[in-house]
Amino acid sequence: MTFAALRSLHALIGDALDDIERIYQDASFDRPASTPSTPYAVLTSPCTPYRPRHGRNDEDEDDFDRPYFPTGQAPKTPSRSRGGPGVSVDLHMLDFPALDTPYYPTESHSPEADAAESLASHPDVIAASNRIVAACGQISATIHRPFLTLCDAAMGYHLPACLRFLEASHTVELLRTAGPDGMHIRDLSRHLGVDEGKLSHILRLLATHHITREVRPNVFANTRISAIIDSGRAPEDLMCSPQNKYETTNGIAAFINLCTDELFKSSAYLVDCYLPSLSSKKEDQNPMHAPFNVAFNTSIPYFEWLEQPENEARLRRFGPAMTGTSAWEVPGAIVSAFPWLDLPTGALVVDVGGGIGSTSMLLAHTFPHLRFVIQDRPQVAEHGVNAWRERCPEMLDSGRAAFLGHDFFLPQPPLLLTGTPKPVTPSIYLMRVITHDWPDEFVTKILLNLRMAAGPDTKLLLADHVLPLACVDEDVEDALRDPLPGAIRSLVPEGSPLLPNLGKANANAYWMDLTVCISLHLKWMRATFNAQERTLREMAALTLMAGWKIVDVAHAEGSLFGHMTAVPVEIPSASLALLDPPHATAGVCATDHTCTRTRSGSVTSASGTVRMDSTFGTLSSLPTEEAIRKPARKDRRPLIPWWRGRKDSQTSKNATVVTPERNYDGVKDQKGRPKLAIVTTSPVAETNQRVPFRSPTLPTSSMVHIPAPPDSDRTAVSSPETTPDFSKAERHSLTQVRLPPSPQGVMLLPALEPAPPVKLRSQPSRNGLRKKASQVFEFSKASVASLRSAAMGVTSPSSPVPPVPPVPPLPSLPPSSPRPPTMTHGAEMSREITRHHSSEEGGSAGGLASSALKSLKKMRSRSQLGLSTAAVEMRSGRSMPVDERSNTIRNDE
Ligand SMILES: C[S@@+](CC[C@H](N)C(=O)[O-])C[C@H]1O[C@@H](n2cnc3c(N)ncnc32)[C@H](O)[C@@H]1O
Repeated sequence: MTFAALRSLHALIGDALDDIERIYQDASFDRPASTPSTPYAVLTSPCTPYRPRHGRNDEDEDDFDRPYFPTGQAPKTPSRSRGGPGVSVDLHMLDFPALDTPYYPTESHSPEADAAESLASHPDVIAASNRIVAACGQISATIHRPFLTLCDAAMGYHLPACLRFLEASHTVELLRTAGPDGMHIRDLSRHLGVDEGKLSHILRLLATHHITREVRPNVFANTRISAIIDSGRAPEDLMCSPQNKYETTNGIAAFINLCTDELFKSSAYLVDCYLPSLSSKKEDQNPMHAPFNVAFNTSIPYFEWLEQPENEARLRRFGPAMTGTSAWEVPGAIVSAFPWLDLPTGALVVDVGGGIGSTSMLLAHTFPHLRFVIQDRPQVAEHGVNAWRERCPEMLDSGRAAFLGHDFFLPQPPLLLTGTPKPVTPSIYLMRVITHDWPDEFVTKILLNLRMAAGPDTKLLLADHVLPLACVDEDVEDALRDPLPGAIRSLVPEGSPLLPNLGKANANAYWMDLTVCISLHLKWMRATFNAQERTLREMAALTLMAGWKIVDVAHAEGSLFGHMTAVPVEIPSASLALLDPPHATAGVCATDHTCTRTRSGSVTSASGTVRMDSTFGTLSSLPTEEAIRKPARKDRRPLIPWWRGRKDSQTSKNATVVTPERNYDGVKDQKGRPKLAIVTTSPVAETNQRVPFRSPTLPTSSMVHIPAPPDSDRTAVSSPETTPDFSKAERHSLTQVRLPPSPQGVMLLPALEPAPPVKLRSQPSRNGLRKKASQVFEFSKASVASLRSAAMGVTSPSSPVPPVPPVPPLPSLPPSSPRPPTMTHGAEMSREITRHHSSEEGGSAGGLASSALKSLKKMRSRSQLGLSTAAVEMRSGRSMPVDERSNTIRNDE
C-alpha cells in the first residue's frame, strides 16, 4: 500500500506540474510576440499573490474568480495542440521563476521575469503549487529515515538563527551587489567583521535549505528565496543607519527579523511554560505567564515590553513586520467574499477594529454605493484619518467614510452620519483579523456589543484564518448542527492520499496559531483563555454565544483565510450577563468627515520614545491604487472550488432572525444627547469596580486627551465606576471628554491632541500581579461555566443573568437526512468521472480526448485537489491502477 500511496502522490505532483506548465505556456502564446510588455503586474513582493495590471472586462460568470486579463490575453484552457510540456516552440516561452535567480522586489526586471513571477501568484498556480508542496512533504516524511526527519525537526532551531544572521547582518544586500557570481567569504568577512569560518558554515546551512546558493567553494549568492528579504538599500547605508532599514519596505525582512528574534526565543520556552512538571519557577505555573515572559525574564506583557526604551528598535520593526504578513492573504479577496453589490445604496459598513482602514478603503473604492465607519482605538483612528486624508480626502469630505475612536468592548454607539437625522443601523459589521487576537470570552463580548446594536438585516462579516483539522473532521455536521456552506470534513477529496489539511502547504496558518500563543497574547491570551486561530466549528459555536449564526464561508483559492457571514439570532440568556450595564456604556459619536479637519495632534506614548501605531496584524500600509481601482467582482468564491454554484439560498435560511432587545436610550446625556466616551489606559485612582472584558493589550502607557474648544457645551462623562480592578499598570478607564461644537447639531469626532507626559507607576510586584491574575482567572472560570451551561440550555439559578428567554434548541440533523453535499465532494467527483465516461462511450478517440479535456477543465475549476486520479483516468478514457498512471501521462503526451 505504501508504494501505491507514494506513486499516487507522485502522479499528483506530475499532474499539478502539468497544470502550472500549461498556464505558463498559454500565457506565452497569448502574449503578442512583438510586445515587450507583459499583461501581468510587477509585484512588490513575489510572495504577494497574483495581481494583474489591467482591468477585467469579461462577463464570464464561470470565470469570476480568475485574474483580470485584458481581452484576448487571458491564459486559456490548456491546449496540447500548441505543444505540451517539453515541446519547444519558436517563442519566448515563459518559464517558472528559477530558484537560483533572485527577483529583488525593489529592482526592475525584464517583462518575461515580471510575467513569470506574476504568474506564480495566479490562483490556479497557487492551488497546484499547494498540491505539490503537500505531496512532497508527505513523500519526504514517508521516505526519509524517521531519525533524520526528527533531527531536522529537533535541530531546526539553527535555521531561524542563521536566517536572522543573514537578515540582520545585511548579507542579502551585500550579496545583491555581488550579483549572480556571488561573493567570496573572504570579502564578506571583511565587510561584516565576522570570522570566515563561521560565516561559511552559516551560509552553507542556508544554502542547504535553498535560501542562499554556494556558487563555487566558499562563494555565495542570493536565491529567489533570500532575495525577497532585500531591503533595496545600499549595504553601506544600512551599516550606518540600520534603524531605518524597514521603513518603506514590503515588511518581509522586518517580519523575518521579528520571527527569528523574540518569537523564536519565546518558542524555546514553550514546554517550560506549559508543562507543569518541567516548570522550575512558581510563576511559570501561573496560567497568565507565557513563554515570552519566561524567555525574557519579565512579567510585563509583550506590547508593554516593546515600549521599553531598550526595545525601541524592536518596536520600530513591529509595524513593518505586520505589513509583511499581508502576503499571506490574497489581496482583494474580501471584494468577492460577500455580495456587496446587493446592499442598498447608502448602506453602512462599520469596520470594527478596522485599523487605518485598509480594507474599508479597498471596499469604498470598489463599491461606491456604500458608506463606511472605521472604528479603532483613538490613536489608530487618528493615524487612519491622516492616511485617508492623504490618499482619498474626497471620501472623508463627502461623508462616505469616517473614523471613530471606539473601544469594541463597549456597546456600539448610535451612528449619526452626515445628512441623516437619525442614527443609522449598520448593514454590515466587518471584523478583519480581530477574533484571532482574543480569547473566546473576549470575542463573545465584542460580538455581543455588535449584536445588541444590530438590526434584523444587519450582517456580521468575520475575516480570519479558519483552521482545518489535520484529520478528516468526521462529525463536523453534528458539531455545526445544520449544514453550513464551507463546513468541510477535509480540504482534499475523499480517497486522496494527501493530508486532509494539505499538510506542509498550509503549515503557515499553524505556525501563526502558535505564534499568537507564545508571545503576542501573553498574560491574557492563549495560555489561559484560548486565544487562537480557530476552526470553523469553534467559530460557529463562539458566534452563537453572542447571538450570531454563521451562514456562509468564502475562501480565496489556496488560502485558509476565510470570510464568514453571520446573521443575528437569539442571544443566549447567559451571554447577556457579559454585557456592561447601560450606564457604563460608551456614548455616541457621529462620524461626520469634518471631524478630520479639526484634527491636529497626535498621540504620544508616555515613555516619550516610539509611538505604537500598529497593534498586531494591523496593516500599516493602505492598498495600492491599482488594487482599489479594480472593478468589483460579481460574485464571490466559496470555500472550495467544487462548491461553486451551491451557495444557493442557504444564507440565513435556518437562522432565526430577531430584533435587538435593547436600544441605546440609556446612554444619552441629561439633555438627551448621546454621550461620547473613549477608552484610554491612564493610570487613575483605584477603584474596586471590575470590568473584566477590557482590552488588556492596550498600551498601558498611552493616554489620549480630547480637549474641546472653550465654547464647547457638550461633555461626555467619564465612568470611573467601570474601571477594572486590575493591577495599577493595567487599569483602564473612561476618559472625560469634551466634544467640539458641530454644525447642524451633528456630533463630530473630536480632535486628538498630544497627551501631556504621563508618569507611570512603578512595576507591580509579582505577588500583586499574581493576586490580580487569580481574581481575573476566577472570574473567567465562572464565565466559562455560565457559557457552557448556556450552551447546554441549563440556566444557573445563581447566575446574575437577566430574565430573557432561553435559547431554543438548535435543530439537529435527522438520522435519515442526506449527508450535506459538502461532505460528499469525493464521491461527487467519482460520479462526475463515471458520468463522463459513460456519456463518452462509443465516441471517437479524438472526441473522447477533447471532451475529456473539457470535462477536466470543468472539474479543475471545481476542484483544486485530487486531480491526479481524475486527470489520469480522463486522459486515458479508462480507469487504471494507480501505479500505471505516470506512464500513461507520458504516453499520452
Ligand atoms: C489585528 S488588527 C486588525 C486591523 C484591521 N482590521 C486590519 O485588518 O488591518 C487589530 C486591530 O484591533 C484594534 N483594537 C485592539 N483593541 C481594540 C479595542 N479595545 N477597541 C477597538 N479596537 C481595538 C487594534 O488597534 C488593531 O487596529
